[in-house]
Amino acid sequence: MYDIKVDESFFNDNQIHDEIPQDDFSEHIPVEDSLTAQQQTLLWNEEHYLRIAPGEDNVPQSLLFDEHAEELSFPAIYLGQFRNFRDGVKVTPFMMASSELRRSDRRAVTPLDMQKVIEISRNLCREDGLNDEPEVQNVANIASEPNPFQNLYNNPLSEMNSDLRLAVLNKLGTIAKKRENLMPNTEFYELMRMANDKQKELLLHVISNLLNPNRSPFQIFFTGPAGCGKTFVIKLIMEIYNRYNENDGCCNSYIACASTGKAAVAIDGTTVHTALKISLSRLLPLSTEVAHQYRALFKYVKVLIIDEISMIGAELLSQIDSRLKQITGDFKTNFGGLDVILIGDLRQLPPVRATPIYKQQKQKIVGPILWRGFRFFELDQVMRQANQEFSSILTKIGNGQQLNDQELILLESRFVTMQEAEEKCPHGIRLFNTNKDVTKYNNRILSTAPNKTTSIAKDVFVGCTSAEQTAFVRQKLYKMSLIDTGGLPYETVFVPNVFYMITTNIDVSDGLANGAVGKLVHLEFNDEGDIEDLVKELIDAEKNNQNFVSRTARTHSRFTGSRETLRLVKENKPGSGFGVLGNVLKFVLYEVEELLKQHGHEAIK
Ligand SMILES: Nc1ncnc2c1ncn2[C@@H]1O[C@H](COP(=O)(O)OP(=O)(O)OP(=O)(O)O)[C@@H](O)[C@H]1O
Repeated sequence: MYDIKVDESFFNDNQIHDEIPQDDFSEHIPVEDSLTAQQQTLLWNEEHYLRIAPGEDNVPQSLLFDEHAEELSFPAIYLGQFRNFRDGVKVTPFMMASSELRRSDRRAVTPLDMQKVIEISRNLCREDGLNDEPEVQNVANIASEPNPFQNLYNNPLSEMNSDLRLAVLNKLGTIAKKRENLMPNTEFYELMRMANDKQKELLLHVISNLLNPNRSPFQIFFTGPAGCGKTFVIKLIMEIYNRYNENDGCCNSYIACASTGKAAVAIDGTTVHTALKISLSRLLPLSTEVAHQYRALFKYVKVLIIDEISMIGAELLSQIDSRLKQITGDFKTNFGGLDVILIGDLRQLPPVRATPIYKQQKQKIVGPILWRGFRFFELDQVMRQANQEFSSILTKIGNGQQLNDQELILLESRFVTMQEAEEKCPHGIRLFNTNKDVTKYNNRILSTAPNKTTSIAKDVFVGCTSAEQTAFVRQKLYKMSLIDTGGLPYETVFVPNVFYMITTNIDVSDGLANGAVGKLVHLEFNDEGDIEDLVKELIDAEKNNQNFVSRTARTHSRFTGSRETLRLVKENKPGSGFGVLGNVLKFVLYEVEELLKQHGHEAIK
């Protein structure tokens, strides 16, 4: 049980740990020889003992009696100057030090707000289970009301049972993925055989855990350089969970998600925020209805798989933990008793404005307890055949290893001038260090375009009571940065046949995620000459799901394009609208409803 290995000697009487005879490790040197050797040193001979410590026998003065002990102990405060006090004045070291501190640093003049200090210290010292911000903790502790339909769910003979379950799950939209058919056995075994040693170790660990009748939830983090087969393993893990887990055949036994929309598309999942309804600012409790929907879904969901973990911060991990606790109702176990598998390469992009996942959160002195519960696996063999040499160079750079001459030559051969880039790769994506440079580049492309359409945001200001107020708000709005306006610029230029990148997640299940690139192929105008619709041809469209098909069908009814052509703008419904704004490399599409929530103003078009 404890993997204790025994051999024959264990059962014999022979003492295998007999004391080692002293002679075995002490050298046999005759006494006379050793004395001669010592006599030959410079420090000692038969007549004379050399004294090498002149201070020997001098007893050092006790700190208590040394009148300059304070100055000597803190040279930075006293700047090497001894202090004299008037006769009769009794000064303790503490009084001296605080007086010096006040003299050198004015902050020390104000008496400390001890209550505040104690409060901060207490917050810092709280245990992890208690140290979430109050609202996160509240969310974790909110147990849902009993589900009125529970009896119906539990009754397997009820005809309504599966319909009802489906209807409830439908409400969760893309989060509840209908279970795909399992792979044929031969294909599954073939893939398992293909896995290399490290991949196999990880996969077998997952399988053995699932098959263990006394299993307890486990958390895994696996990592490795680009091309080491992370996605390959994720796909197999998904299959394993569906295969070896009790399931009603309705939904998958896993929820797959990623930190970004683009990464989510790669594993056919959604973003973490969407999957667990975590808003960007803070964690709000789920409504009773939604909590029930999640519980219906999580009846068979056993694992949460999160890809591109490097971009997820410690705060978000704690929110995920709280949310899962709320959903499963198990508040005592990490992640509500679910398996959690994190995948990513921590040398890649760190989270934006957040603490990396392995560090302790701000305001917390207790370490990253959640993170410490993860078992670590490393896949180190690059399996990707294409560009193997180049990819090994990148891995070496990531590991901080030195490149050899040949690798340096290969790396340097990839450098091109701006001019060469224009010639060889006019539609390649350019990366710049700052937004300012992006805008500059985009403007240069736009200014040379012959047929461009400029679209100006039509802002409607509500709640202003006078013209001055409106003018003031308008001026303020135009000065706001793109971050403050939810990515909506004031002016956008549209040029057909130019490549645009979507910079927000419109529909991750459709591949319309932040980062998807496509060519603008068609613009439609209304009677007032404003852009009403636009059509984009996605470069990396490989989706073939329901949403994509219906969206494409809608597109084709009005515009004949290729199979990958998508109309990006939703129908303009009364009471809502659409926002279409962006620039050449950044293309933003917002629904006004969402904008109104964020900024209290309406920006149409
Ligand atoms: N054991 C294997 N046998 C054969 N091919 C494999 C194996 N593992 C991975 N591959 C192949 O290697 C390529 C790279 O794998 P994969 O995309 O899973 O790597 P990755 O770590 O996710 O890469 P990235 O970090 O760039 O996304 C894929 O074509 C995959 O099919």
